[in-house]
Amino acid sequence: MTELSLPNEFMSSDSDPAANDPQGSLFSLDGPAWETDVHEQITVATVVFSEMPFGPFDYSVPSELVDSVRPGMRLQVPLGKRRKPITGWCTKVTASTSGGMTLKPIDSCFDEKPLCNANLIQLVLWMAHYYQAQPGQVFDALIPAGVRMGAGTRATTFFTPTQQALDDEVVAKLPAKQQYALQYLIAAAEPMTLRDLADQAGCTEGPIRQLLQKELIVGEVRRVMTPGILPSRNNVMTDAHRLTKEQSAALAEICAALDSGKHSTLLLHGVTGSGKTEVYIQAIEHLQRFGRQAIVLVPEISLTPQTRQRFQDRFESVAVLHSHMSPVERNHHWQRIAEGQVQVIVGARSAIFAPTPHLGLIVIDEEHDASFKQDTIPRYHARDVARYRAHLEGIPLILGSATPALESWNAAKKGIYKRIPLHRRVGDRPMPHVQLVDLRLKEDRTGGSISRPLMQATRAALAKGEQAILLLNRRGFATTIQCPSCGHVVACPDCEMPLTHHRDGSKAVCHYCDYQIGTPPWCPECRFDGIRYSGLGTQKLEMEVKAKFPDAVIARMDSDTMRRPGSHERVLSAFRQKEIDILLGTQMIAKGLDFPNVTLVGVINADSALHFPDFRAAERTFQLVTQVAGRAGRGDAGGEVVVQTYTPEHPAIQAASQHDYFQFAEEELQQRQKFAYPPFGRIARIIIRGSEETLTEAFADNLVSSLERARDAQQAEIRILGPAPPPIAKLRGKYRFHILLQCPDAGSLGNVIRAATSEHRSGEDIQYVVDIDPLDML
Ligand SMILES: Nc1ncnc2c1ncn2[C@@H]1O[C@H](COP(=O)(O)OP(=O)(O)OP(=O)(O)O)[C@@H](O)[C@H]1O
Ligand SMILES: [Zn+2]
Repeated sequence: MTELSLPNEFMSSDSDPAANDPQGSLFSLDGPAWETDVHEQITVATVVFSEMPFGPFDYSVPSELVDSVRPGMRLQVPLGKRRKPITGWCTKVTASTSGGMTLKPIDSCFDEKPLCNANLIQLVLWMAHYYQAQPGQVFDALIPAGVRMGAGTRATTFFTPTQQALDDEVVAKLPAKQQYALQYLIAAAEPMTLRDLADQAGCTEGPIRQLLQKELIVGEVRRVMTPGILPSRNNVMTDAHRLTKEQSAALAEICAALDSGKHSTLLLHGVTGSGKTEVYIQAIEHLQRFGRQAIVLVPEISLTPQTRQRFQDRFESVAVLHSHMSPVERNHHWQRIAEGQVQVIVGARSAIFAPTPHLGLIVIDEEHDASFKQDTIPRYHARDVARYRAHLEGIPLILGSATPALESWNAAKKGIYKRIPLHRRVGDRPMPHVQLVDLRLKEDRTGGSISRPLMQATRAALAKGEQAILLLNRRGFATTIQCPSCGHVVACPDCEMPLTHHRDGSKAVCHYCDYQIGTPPWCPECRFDGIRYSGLGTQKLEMEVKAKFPDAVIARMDSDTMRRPGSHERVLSAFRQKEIDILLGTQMIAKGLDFPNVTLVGVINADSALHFPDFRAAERTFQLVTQVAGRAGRGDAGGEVVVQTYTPEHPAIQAASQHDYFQFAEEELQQRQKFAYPPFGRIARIIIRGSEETLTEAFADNLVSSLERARDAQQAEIRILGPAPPPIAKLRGKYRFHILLQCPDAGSLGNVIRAATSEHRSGEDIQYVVDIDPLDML
């Protein structure tokens, strides 16, 4: 990857979140400055908020709170003229001189303990800077709502003896029951609830209330967990596999990295079915001898019930974090993790923020997966966040994939990551044979979307009692203009991006640079009359498959049929039990599944992702075809893959059909270099949306002018494209425009955007968002 801007460079003065803020307005004006001693020592807490105004603002810490206020906890502070108390996150506590000004004092601590340790606070500040979000917003993303609300906890008062209670004379004068209760509490040497103290001292609550009235004891309110939701421990364990030679060598390298006590990034590049999960598991077993925890990130967890089961089968205490968890469950898991009671945390991208006290390893499985990028503020990529966290903690990060992202591949080539290969499948099983079916050839057509060769292969598999997976990758809409006769896709001469139909249907537009032509009536390549939108849905496919294979049991998996929690698990477990013959669906069936009885995989249209207006289209296609093909032949019965395509000669499809990652990566890197796309430079995208088309576009134009000014002022080497309408030009009634920025280095890109956006505010009519390292170009 082009290097992540690492620690110190982001804390330079221009970017210190605290440095350039209008602190003046925060100092209270009452109390004339000349009355305070300029050299008075005070404790200052810096606080940020998750809503406007975001801060950071400084507050003084009153002496009675000096011992309790710590960075990473929430504080109640006065804000604004009316001094309405509001809750903010404390980012640092410093000793300072008042400098003659009077800071407003904080009201109270909202939390008893910090919710973030020093490393996580540092991570928040880095994310806020790098992804151009507010630190308060990042804190809110880091600490789950269930934890912030204390979901599933109860406010309970705990009592402790006061100073007076230590005076023997006073105690001697108390009535017997009060005396006994008080002595009991002193002897207990820990705070007790009213109920517990009464029970254990064998009295009613009356005498204790008397003690409280006489100020011999004091109460303090704390939140405690309501019992009963803790998951049971796992007792049925399965044994380790005996590692293959390659797996052993990989494990040895990882263990060396773990033992080094230093940060490093390891790219575990293993073909599909090479047993990467077993390597992660044994690496974590090694780590546990030192009492440390591991975080394992997997793509959307509900899609990978198998992976999570493998961890649960091997470790006693695994926390599985997924999106269908209630706030109460989430909070319970979080608290257990924070107390160090969890060995392994398995979860989707936000699990990277798990508050492990002794983190020893981070693993990202299927590291190329796009779900690791968050598409709301803060728009972070879990891989980059993981790298920064691993760097802060001084621990290894393992990225695992059969099809690494080109960013990771390039970083390995440059020696920034250490590549560990697994060339062979477990048990020396061969990679499945891939047959390419050219959809342009008439003789293979059947009048539907399943070609003759795919039909024959499916029949043969079903006849042997084997199972099939059919992949139809289609996103929500079809806008690419493709010739059904020759497969030609109409593209932009300047960007080489496929043109897409404009919303009124008469124009074809480049969504990178706004190049426009009238929609061509015939194919510019072969003159075929009747060029059309591509488009075919999983629902339509299901009907066709049912008609062609009336005796087969068919299940469909796509975002429409998988709305309810648990639906993935149900379908996948039925598939495992062989109750389903054909599983068809979108890319969600391509991920990490391990079904030995699947001998056939069919890809209905490998081109659908290829002609997306996105420079990563070829990479996505290669990954998708390779990954779904990798589901075939994982058992002893072998495997066959049929890939239908209009462009069998395309390098991405050629390479995928030969399981040749290297060929693909090398050719694609040359393409990327030619246009300075990542990993040879950084990109950022600014999306502007508004209800008035012309006003929104004007706003976007102004933003571009500011960007150009900032670029020139900073003499940065940045290419600014747009504004242009993105493929989704209108969303929820709002018009959308986007600006793309390309730059060789992340630092100047960030600085120029920061400078330019400081001149523009999102308002009620028009909003904009900055997306650093975007994966989504829609
Ligand atoms: N050393 C081993 N001996 C026997 N079986 C093994 C061994 N290691 C792993 N396996 C089994 O091989 C299968 C494939 O492993 P796994 O799913 O981890 O592969 P993978 O590399 O993650 O593949 P993919 O990238 O396709 O998800 C699993 O069923 C696993 O239990
Ligand atoms: Zn263009």
